[in-house]
Amino acid sequence: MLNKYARAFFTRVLTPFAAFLIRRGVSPDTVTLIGTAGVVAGALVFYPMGEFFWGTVVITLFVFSDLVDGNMARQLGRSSRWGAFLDSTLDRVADGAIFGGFILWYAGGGDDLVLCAVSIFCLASGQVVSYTKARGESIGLPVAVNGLVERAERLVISLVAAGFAGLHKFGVPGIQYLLPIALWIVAVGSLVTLIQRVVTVRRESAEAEEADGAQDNEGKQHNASHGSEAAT
Ligand SMILES: CCCCCCCC/C=C\CCCCCCCC(=O)OC[C@H](COP(=O)(O)O[C@@H]1[C@H](O)[C@H](OP(=O)(O)O)[C@@H](O)[C@H](O)[C@H]1O)OC(=O)CCCCCCC/C=C\CCCCCCCC
Ligand SMILES: Nc1ccn([C@@H]2O[C@H](COP(=O)(O)O)[C@@H](O)[C@H]2O)c(=O)n1
Ligand SMILES: [Mg+2]
Ligand SMILES: [Mg+2]
Repeated sequence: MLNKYARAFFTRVLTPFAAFLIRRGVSPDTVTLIGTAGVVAGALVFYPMGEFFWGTVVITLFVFSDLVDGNMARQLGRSSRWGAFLDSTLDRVADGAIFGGFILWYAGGGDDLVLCAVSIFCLASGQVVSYTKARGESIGLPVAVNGLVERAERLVISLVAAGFAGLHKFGVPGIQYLLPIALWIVAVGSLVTLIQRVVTVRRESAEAEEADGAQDNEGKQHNASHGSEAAT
């Protein structure tokens, strides 16, 4: 949903910055790499210490690079297969670090086995949700569904909640419960999304097999009729 509705807005807002980086001779790949490094550092340095506010501030500074790199590639007319591969692969690394940061916190100082397990589920299910699309497309299916909770939703829900939950350390009472609530929402939403995508791939692959079968039959009939013409 966010990918559909918010992307156009962010493209407009970030285009001047992307153009500025291009003028400074920065490449889209550099932005992809530095952005990912920033997200990973923010998540793995601050979250395991329970510093959710500062971790989210650092991550937010870098996470928008994922929208800037593609914007730069398009402005340069240099959108490439390599760029698409690098972008998607490093998205998985960034997501791994964010949810890995929550896991480390709940396994350590946060001391909550249930939330640790929920965070592990968020990490694994998010990666599998993305994989369903990549694998479905690699076997020639359209995978014409995005689902309830895509990557943008996973990030926005988790990061907004973590940022606000971090204000507990500044004395705001009760606000720390936002993060557990968000993690449960992301976990359930990812499960629903996974089911939506698997059902779609199942239907699309059945339709594709049926179309292949019909084509084979047509080919056999064509060969048979040409064969009988040749025999007469
Ligand atoms: C006092 C309070 C303290 C608060 C501290 C600060 C809080 C700041 C909070 C949040 C900021 C969150 C920002 C999150 C921005 C996410 C941007 C982003 O990277 O989106 C990526 C997404 C997908 O990009 P790709 O096409 O490159 O990725 C594809 C995707 O990963 C596919 O995965 P799948 O979906 O299938 O699981 C892969 O299949 C594919 O391989 C891969 O290529 O980009 C978008 O979707 C574009 C839309 C972005 C929309 C961002 C909306 C941000 C909205 C609000 C943030 C601000 C809220 C601030 C509130 C704070 C209040 C004080
Ligand atoms: N280093 C890069 C990064 C991205 N691309 C291209 O942009 C597409 C992704 O766009 P986003 O707005 O989601 O970043 C990607 O599929 C590539 O075509 C690139 O070429 N080089
Ligand atoms: Mg990108
Ligand atoms: Mg990306």
